[in-house]
Amino acid sequence: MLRYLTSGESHGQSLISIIDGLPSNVELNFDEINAELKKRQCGYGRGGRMKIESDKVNILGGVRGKKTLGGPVSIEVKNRDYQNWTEYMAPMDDVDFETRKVDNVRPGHADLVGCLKYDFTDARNVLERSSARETASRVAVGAICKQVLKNFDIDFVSHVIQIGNVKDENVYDFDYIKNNVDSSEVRCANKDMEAKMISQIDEIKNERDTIGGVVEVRVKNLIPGLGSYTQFDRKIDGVMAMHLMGIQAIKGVEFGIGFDVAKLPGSKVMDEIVYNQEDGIKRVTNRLGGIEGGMTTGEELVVRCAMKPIPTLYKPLNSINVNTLEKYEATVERSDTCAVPACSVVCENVVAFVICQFFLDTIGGSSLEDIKRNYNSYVQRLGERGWKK
Ligand SMILES: Cc1cc2nc3c(=O)[nH]c(=O)nc-3n(C[C@H](O)[C@H](O)[C@H](O)COP(=O)(O)O)c2cc1C
Ligand SMILES: C=C(O[C@@H]1CC(C(=O)O)=C[C@@H](OP(=O)(O)O)[C@H]1O)C(=O)O
Repeated sequence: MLRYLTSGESHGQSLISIIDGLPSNVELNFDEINAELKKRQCGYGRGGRMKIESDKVNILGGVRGKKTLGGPVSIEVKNRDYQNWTEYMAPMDDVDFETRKVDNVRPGHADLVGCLKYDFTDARNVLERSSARETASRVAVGAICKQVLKNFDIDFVSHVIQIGNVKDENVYDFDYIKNNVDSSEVRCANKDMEAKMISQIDEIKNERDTIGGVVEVRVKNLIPGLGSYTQFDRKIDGVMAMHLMGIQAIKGVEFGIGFDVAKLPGSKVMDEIVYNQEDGIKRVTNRLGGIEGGMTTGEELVVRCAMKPIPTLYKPLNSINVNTLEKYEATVERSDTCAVPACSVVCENVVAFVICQFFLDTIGGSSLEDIKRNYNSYVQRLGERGWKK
């Protein structure tokens, strides 16, 4: 089964990920992978750190001549900021633990509970790993998965549909989002809404506060049957929600019309099924977001994630010093005001990993050629049952 782990601290030397279970002979386009990393770094509302970093992958193992070898692929993304932190972060030398010690713990971040759980007096030991810097690794992993899936025309897009109270209610088709989102500073497909979202971020920044939002990820050219109804942990929506909820600051995940299913009658929730010879089996609507019974239906997969506001506020909230327990008003070195646009790129690539995991599991094969053969035979069999690609 395709799996990965990440390692590394926000201000350490590098972020490392190991992805295991990729097929052999997949040609990797590193420009495309690095372009994903760059997208994650952009977006209106980001803080000073992104001016320092220029994320790129450095492959340490599992690839030869740009092609995967079928073994674990190890990926490094360097932290440029490490050079400013060597005396505090060096793993194999003495470090200065006392200066720049963090004991003013921020509400909403992992600082306080991390210190209690791991018995630290310095919340830096917590925040270095809890930081969303780690999402660069997850984007690198997802971008490699996309390279596998593009051999089967499976394509991904993400966009921001809400910042605070500013909500983009327009309905777009996949290609429209794809053509417009990358030129938007907030990764919103609509220019009027983009302007409103930017004003919302400016307003909140002036108030020294932070803001969250909602992102949507769409996947097209899927086949029916990724995931399974046969066991709870084989349901693709369940597994995907787990991976998405594992992204820093994600507090909600919904598929299709999401929580609205609770207030509508069944006739306005289920997607009616039709068949004609030209298009094969189709759904009239896609309210359930392309998933039934824990399996992809073959329609577009639609998943949305709610991101909470950034916990580090320039207008600090009441908190305590974790060591003296005295009241403390947290000070801020630097932080993002809004990272929802960046988060849309993270969610998109996390979704790509999960789709790739289920795709490889369903189709099977160790080399790309074998997988292509198995894929064609699966699609042919579905064709005999009335489903058309
Ligand atoms: C792309 C991205 C950037 C983030 N930037 C910051 C930041 O600059 N400052 C901050 O305090 N939290 C930031 N966060 C959120 C925290 O990492 C997150 O709230 C924290 O790890 C606690 O986890 P939880 O919110 O899931 O409970 C960011 C999250 C993401 C996804
Ligand atoms: C470094 C990234 O995001 C960081 C996520 C983050 C946090 O607490 O989650 C805090 C900030 O880090 P720093 O304290 O170094 O400014 C963000 O910049 C990144 O996205 O690459």
